[in-house]
Amino acid sequence: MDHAADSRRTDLMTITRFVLNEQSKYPESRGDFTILLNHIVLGCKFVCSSVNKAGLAKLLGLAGETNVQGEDQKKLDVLSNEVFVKALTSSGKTCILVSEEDEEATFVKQSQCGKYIVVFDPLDGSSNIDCGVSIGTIFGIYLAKDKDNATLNDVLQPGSSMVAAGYCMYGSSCTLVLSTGSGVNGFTLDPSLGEFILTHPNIKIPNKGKIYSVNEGNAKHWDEPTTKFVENCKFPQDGSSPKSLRYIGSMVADVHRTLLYGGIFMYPGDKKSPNGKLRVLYEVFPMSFLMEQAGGQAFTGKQRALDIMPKNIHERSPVFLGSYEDVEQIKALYAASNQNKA
Ligand SMILES: O=P(O)(O)OC[C@H]1O[C@](O)(COP(=O)(O)O)[C@@H](O)[C@@H]1O
Ligand SMILES: [Mg+2]
Ligand SMILES: [Mg+2]
Repeated sequence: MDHAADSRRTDLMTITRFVLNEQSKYPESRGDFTILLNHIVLGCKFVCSSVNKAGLAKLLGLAGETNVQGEDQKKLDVLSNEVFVKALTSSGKTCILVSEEDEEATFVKQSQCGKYIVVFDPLDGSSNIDCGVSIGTIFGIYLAKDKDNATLNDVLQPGSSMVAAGYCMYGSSCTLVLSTGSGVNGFTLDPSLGEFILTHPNIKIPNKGKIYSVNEGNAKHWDEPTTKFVENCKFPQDGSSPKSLRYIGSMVADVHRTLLYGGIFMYPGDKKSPNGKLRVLYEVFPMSFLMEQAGGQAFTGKQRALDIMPKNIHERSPVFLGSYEDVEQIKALYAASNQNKA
């Protein structure tokens, strides 16, 4: 055993220690958020282990049901949902849960009820499960005004009201990215310790990037600003180098790359689906929260993404998010197109 390397490891910043340090900045805090986060981390570890052995444990393929969006549920979608619902209710710190996989919000029974509301996509990128490509879990956290009388109105709030957001990516390593509203930090699961270790402190997205990420198979339905933007990525008007295209088809993985390397990820609205595909509460909001916290932007084509006032829990919205300068460009194209229409 390399004892020198081992002793260096004793100073590793685990996610629990990190959150406890954050908590100590708020003397009135009673550790509820730390407990909630520990349960989310437990859920992520469980799903990570299931994803790793999915082919061996017969967890690939369809579960035989469709979810509220009319999509076929994969076995891992169902399992991950069960894991997170159990982990979150048993934390004793949640009052309402909203999951992509459940038509209705879950109201936690009084005896287990706490002050946090968690919105989540238990398994994002389902179409990539069976071929072993990176997938993930996305979550956002709100605080209820009065936990004993929390209603859907506490959930149907703009993303800017979230107190924390994050995702866990089950990829070549298992990476958890978290923001509690003061920057963004990334933690990698060390399988030998079973702990998430701070590996990406204070993530800042580059101001401008060299990558654009979009499902170009939808191009024939796009509106003019999206079409012009992508055209300019390939044939830049200012003589700069064209951008590279990267599209995995798992929002978690596409956003993670965008956060670290810069550039833009988009799922626009189009003539076929004016609201795009991604869900406001548990896809658009958490990722937009992280982007802004990292110094980037998130825009819907009409407004700042975090300012959307959702009317129902499974609502969808177009989204363009990433490096500040890249999102500025798409905003300018929408502004010009609106001016031409006026
Ligand atoms: O296949 P498309 O239309 O490009 O959509 C890809 C998008 O759909 C999603 O897979 C939807 O998420 P779910 O798998 O949670 O339904 C996103 O992760 C991804 O960005
Ligand atoms: Mg998803
Ligand atoms: Mg999903």
